[in-house]
Amino acid sequence: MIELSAIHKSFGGTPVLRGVTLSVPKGESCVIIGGSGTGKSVTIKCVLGLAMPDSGTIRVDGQDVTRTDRDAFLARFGMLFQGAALFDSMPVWQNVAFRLLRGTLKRPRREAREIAIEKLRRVGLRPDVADLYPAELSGGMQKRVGLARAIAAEPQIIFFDEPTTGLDPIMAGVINDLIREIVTEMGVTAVTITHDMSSVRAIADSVAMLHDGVIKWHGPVSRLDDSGDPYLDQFVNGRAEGPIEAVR
Ligand SMILES: Nc1ncnc2c1ncn2[C@@H]1O[C@H](COP(=O)(O)OP(=O)(O)OP(=O)(O)O)[C@@H](O)[C@H]1O
Repeated sequence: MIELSAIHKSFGGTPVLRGVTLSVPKGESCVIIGGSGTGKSVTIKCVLGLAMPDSGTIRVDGQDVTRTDRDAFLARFGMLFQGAALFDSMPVWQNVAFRLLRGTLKRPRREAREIAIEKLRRVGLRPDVADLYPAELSGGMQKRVGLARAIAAEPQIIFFDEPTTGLDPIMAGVINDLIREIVTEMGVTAVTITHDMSSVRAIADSVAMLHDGVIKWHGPVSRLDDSGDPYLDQFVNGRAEGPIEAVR
């Protein structure tokens, strides 16, 4: 369970988050949508402790994130970054096993490699991909590797940051389906940031829309098309006209 309560965060006097309150129950997949620069990434960074809120509280399974042991806390998270963010100098298997080769989750090298190969298989990649370098892979394969890395350490919570950016619509669909399957199968709590409405429909149990520094709407994905909320409606339908001002 992730609980954000009245989170405020400003940068250089400019408020970005003005009281974000959001709960994601254990095992639920919540997708955060909202315009560019509305603070979706900042919200996630606050949960991960990469940014400190000015006020408000964030609890994960009842524990205040600012007061827990960081290493033990982060060991419970998996993260798929925008653009996969693989280390070019490392072969694929070491990218996947990154957290299993160092720190609190360290395993013997052979075991870490076996886990990496098993996770690669889970995301549809053959074992011979393990010894290739990221530059030798297509964008879709790199995303799969990023996904394998996110699940390698069996996390309880996974963050997906723009998981389909840069992929063609078919590959985006494949990655969305894979994310949904893995989230369900592992029973993890998932939080995804995306602009891609097809991702929202494929991945979400619940949808939260961030606008003007607050969660304007939060509800089940089944209500997306009849929410009755003019902000959500404009966003979902990609309309230039509506309560959200489009900067031209
Ligand atoms: N470290 C920082 N220092 C100063 N300003 C920041 C910092 N991090 C974020 N911001 C500002 O906070 C605002 C929200 O940024 P954020 O990256 O969270 O937006 P976003 O909703 O994730 O956008 P996008 O969808 O384009 O990725 C932006 O105006 C950004 O410039």
